[in-house]
Amino acid sequence: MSLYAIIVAGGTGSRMQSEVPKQFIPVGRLPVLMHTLTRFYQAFPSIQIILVLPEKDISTWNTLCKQYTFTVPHLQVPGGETRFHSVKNGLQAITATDGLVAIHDGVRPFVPVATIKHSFDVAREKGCAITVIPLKDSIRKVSVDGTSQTVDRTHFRLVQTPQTFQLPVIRQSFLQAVHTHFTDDASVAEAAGFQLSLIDGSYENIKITTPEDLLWAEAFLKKKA
Ligand SMILES: Nc1ccn([C@@H]2O[C@H](COP(=O)(O)OP(=O)(O)OP(=O)(O)O)[C@@H](O)[C@H]2O)c(=O)n1
Ligand SMILES: C[C@](O)(CO)[C@H](O)COP(=O)(O)O
Repeated sequence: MSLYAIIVAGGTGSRMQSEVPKQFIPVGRLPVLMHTLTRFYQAFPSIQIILVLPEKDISTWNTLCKQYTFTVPHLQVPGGETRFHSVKNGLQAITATDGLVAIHDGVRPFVPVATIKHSFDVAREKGCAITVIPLKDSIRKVSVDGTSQTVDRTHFRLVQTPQTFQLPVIRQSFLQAVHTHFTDDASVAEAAGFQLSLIDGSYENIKITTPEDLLWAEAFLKKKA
């Protein structure tokens, strides 16, 4: 069965407030996105990687690939207005009717290789695999009137990527019109009526979102070196 990875990196990184798009910022020796693609290549050297980039940044990415002699094979696709549209563009680049596809945020560079492999195993068997982790902090539900209530955190999970699917499942899901509550691919598949299966993620698999995440990323790589 063919394996695909759609790595979405088509965002603008507004919360990072950086001149350089956050997916191109170097951490350790390499730009964020090169760490991410390398993890998928390490998991499956034959995987077909589809990299979704902002159209205006494609030439910058190609320059970086030359500069860093980055040779992980991948197909480049222009991104869309929202993450949903970027994933949809990535899916349209896959012509096969069957196979498994992992959808992953380009800005989660430390996804463990074991998580990637496990997500494909579970998706092959169950239709999909959604990576989640338990909460470490307490949580409260806040109301518009300013009051709040404690909530039992054991009933909740934080959602990560990869989110891996059998191709027909995710293709059918993305036939829907976009909705504001589609913050990930699991919510799209769920709205299409598919049952979700969850797998254990990792606290290492952070999403680089705000400036302090880069400090954490540097420290993480130093510790691992
Ligand atoms: N139109 C978009 C928006 C987001 N993404 C990707 O989806 C992932 C998760 O999104 P997020 O961390 O929110 O990235 P940005 O949208 O770039 O950041 P921000 O919300 O701070 O603007 C990122 O890898 C981002 O590049 C995308 O491919 N296309
Ligand atoms: C897909 C995701 O990373 C799962 O946690 C998340 O939903 C992306 O949300 P964002 O608002 O685009 O950062």
